[in-house]
Amino acid sequence: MDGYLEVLGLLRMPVLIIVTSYIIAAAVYNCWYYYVIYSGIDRNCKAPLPPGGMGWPVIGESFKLLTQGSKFYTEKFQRNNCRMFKTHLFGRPTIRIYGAENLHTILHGENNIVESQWPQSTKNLLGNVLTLSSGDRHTMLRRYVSRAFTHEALQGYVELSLPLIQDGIDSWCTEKSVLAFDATRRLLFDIAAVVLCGFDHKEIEGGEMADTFMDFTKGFFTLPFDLPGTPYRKALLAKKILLSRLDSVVERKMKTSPEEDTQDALRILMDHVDEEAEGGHMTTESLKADMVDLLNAGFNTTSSAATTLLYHISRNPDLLKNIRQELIQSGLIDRSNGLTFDRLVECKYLTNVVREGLRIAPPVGGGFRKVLKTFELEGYQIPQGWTVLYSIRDTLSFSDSYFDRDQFDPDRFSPERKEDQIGGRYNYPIFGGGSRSCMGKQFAQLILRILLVELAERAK
Ligand code: HEM
Repeated sequence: MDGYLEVLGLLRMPVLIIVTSYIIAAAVYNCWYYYVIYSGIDRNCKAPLPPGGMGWPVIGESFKLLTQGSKFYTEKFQRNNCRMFKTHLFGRPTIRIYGAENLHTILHGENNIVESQWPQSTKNLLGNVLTLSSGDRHTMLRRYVSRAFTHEALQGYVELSLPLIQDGIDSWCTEKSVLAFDATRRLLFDIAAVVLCGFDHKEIEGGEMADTFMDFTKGFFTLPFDLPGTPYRKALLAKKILLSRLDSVVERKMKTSPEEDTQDALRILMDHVDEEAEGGHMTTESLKADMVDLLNAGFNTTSSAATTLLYHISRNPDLLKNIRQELIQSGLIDRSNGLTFDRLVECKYLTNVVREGLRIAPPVGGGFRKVLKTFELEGYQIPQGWTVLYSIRDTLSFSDSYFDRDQFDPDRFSPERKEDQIGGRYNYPIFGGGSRSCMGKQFAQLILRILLVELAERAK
């Protein structure tokens, strides 16, 4: 009997430890939860916060997101059965939102209810560039950079990018097999470097510049501690190299008259660096930083879209056959009538293939905003100071207007179906919207169209 009681006593010890730990953990969790919620909630607003748990103290649900990826978001939306949920990510209380009308509110609320938000590491690496600027400077930079994306500029970019795309695809054709992801990345980097930043093809040969650029972008979402061996330190070094290479390009261009130079984005913008006209904000130094910004905004996104298109073309040869048919009908198949921006835009089927590629795997999943003042959305409170994460990916994947949405079907954009237009403009929010809408959307689609035309030409 004594032995039995002793065993019971021994057993009680771990149970006691477990129960006490559980009570302490629950108390810490509740303190943290109520601290985050009640220090953040706006008491002047009667609406409740959106549904959703906040995860563990301090780390919130960041670890879950990192291990589960996009499944984390999908499951949270489904569990809460609502077009928004609250969570705690990377040290910040966050509300993730989808749905065409909700995106309209966020995207058109810039500088009023929200402003764009970036991690400190990205700010340090990119500097005070267009994407990261706000207010008057942002408006000024958009006006300035838009000169690189006029109709005339885009027409010039057809001539600059065409030989690169032709050479790129020709070299793929000589290989036994090609890894689409690597091949498109390399090709799209070369196009962005030549057409946007004015590099000579020889200056980027060998892929060294592309590797440097990749090191640069790997530092964007890291802790900004300049310590040996960290991606952030590598990114800082890569930035130095990129800027010094751009220095050489600018120097070369300064010695060349505008008429004799290639009409790339850097040349176009250099011709407009008029310090007086831009209120003294625009200098060659800031122009170089903005070129790196454009390279960053344009390269990864477009190469991701190109890889998606290659994947679907390889699975469905009819896509290229149909594009070829359209090119024959419009007299573009041997480029005897010249490939121009306007003629490419007129090819509706081609355009719809590009649009469908962007829909099925949107290259930009969404954007971060900081809430400037509390507002209500669908009856829920979005409190000042919190982060809003607007989701392009979920808006597309939960939208009811896309029939058989996992199928690659360019005809969903045909005049008879117009699925993208059902439910409003932000039912197809691929390029964002409002005052922060994508500046390179025409350019990106132009490059993707040319890529498809060149592939269709060879698919005899
Ligand atoms: C398929 C390719 C592309 C996609 C899907 C895409 C998508 C987007 C999206 C969704 C935004 C808004 C982000 C936000 O709201 O925070 C954006 C902004 C931007 N994009 Fe793109 N983009 C693409 C290609 C390009 C290219 C090729 C360039 C330039 C050459 C470019 C330049 C920019 C710039 C400068 C901004 C920031 C605008 C601002 O903050 O005012 N993008 N892009």
